[in-house]
Amino acid sequence: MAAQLIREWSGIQQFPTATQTKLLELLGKLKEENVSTVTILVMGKGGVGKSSTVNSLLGERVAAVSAFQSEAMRPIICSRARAGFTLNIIDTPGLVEGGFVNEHALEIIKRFLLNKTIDILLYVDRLDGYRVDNLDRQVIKAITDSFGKGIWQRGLVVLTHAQLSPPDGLSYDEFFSRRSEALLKVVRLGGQIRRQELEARPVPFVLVENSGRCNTNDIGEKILPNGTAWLPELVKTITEVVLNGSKPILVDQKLIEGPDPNSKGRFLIPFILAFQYFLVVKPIKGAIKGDIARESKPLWELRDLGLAKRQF
Ligand SMILES: Nc1nc2c(ncn2[C@@H]2O[C@H](COP(=O)(O)OP(=O)(O)OP(=O)(O)O)[C@@H](O)[C@H]2O)c(=O)[nH]1
Repeated sequence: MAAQLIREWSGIQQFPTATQTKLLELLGKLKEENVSTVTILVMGKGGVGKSSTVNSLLGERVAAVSAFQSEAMRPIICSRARAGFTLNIIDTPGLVEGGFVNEHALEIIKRFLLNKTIDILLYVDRLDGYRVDNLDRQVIKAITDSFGKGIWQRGLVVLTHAQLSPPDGLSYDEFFSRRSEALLKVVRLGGQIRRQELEARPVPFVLVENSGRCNTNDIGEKILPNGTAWLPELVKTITEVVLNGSKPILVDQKLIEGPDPNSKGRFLIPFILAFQYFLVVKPIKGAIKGDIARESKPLWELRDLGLAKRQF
């Protein structure tokens, strides 16, 4: 694998001082826990704001953003270092093509990730989506099938376009709550996660507004309609997921190739053979022996043996 070019994270200086201070505090917290590298995988359907979120997080334009369907099929990795800490972000192509999960794109992503360790999955969607459907579930299932359901213990859902004005007189918080509930249900079903598992370790949701027209507070931080400065909130949630005690996902050859169908159930073979011998072969052998013992010999055989003289 080619050596990864790691540049100084200078984009952080674009953020207001208050945001920089909070981010550096969070990175310090990770270092205290002996975490000096975090690798974030960004996935989702096309056009939901994946690349924009990567750029917002890094404070520089590293991924191409387009209002129209992106032609790029390859993932990109961007690495930045700051105060002894390295942040790797992997932006990926949209996972839906022509109304179906794009298996080809998924294959390319998996091969790109070979031998990399995923600390965080950012599953990106839009806050201003009004419905979730089977396609959402298929996308979540495809991610789960590729990386195992453990990926959701390392997952967080990012909802872009968060500066929305909710329709139908709903409050902002009510709208967010309904949208996140609907998406969480899809994550549970598509990720084959049991309700109790999800309760024990919930998949967090974070709201993001990537637009240059995002409102700011008095100290220049970009804020949501509910007043939250979303960038420190996003990094704080990432930190919490990294430290939640679950295992990061190592993408190795075995994970990429999936389970070998020939080795499925191989450990059962000795048991099946023993079962066949004791419950089928042995009883049949015994029955045959018994039959032979009980069988009366034909006269010609007795005569040949000299035992049948008297009978003739
Ligand atoms: N208003 C607003 N627009 C956004 C936001 N995030 C992304 N966009 C816009 O949505 C469009 C798609 O954004 P991208 O970041 O290219 O989306 P993507 O998911 O990377 O798209 P693909 O690479 O095609 O999969 C662009 O026009 C962005 O400017 C957001 O939070 N608010």
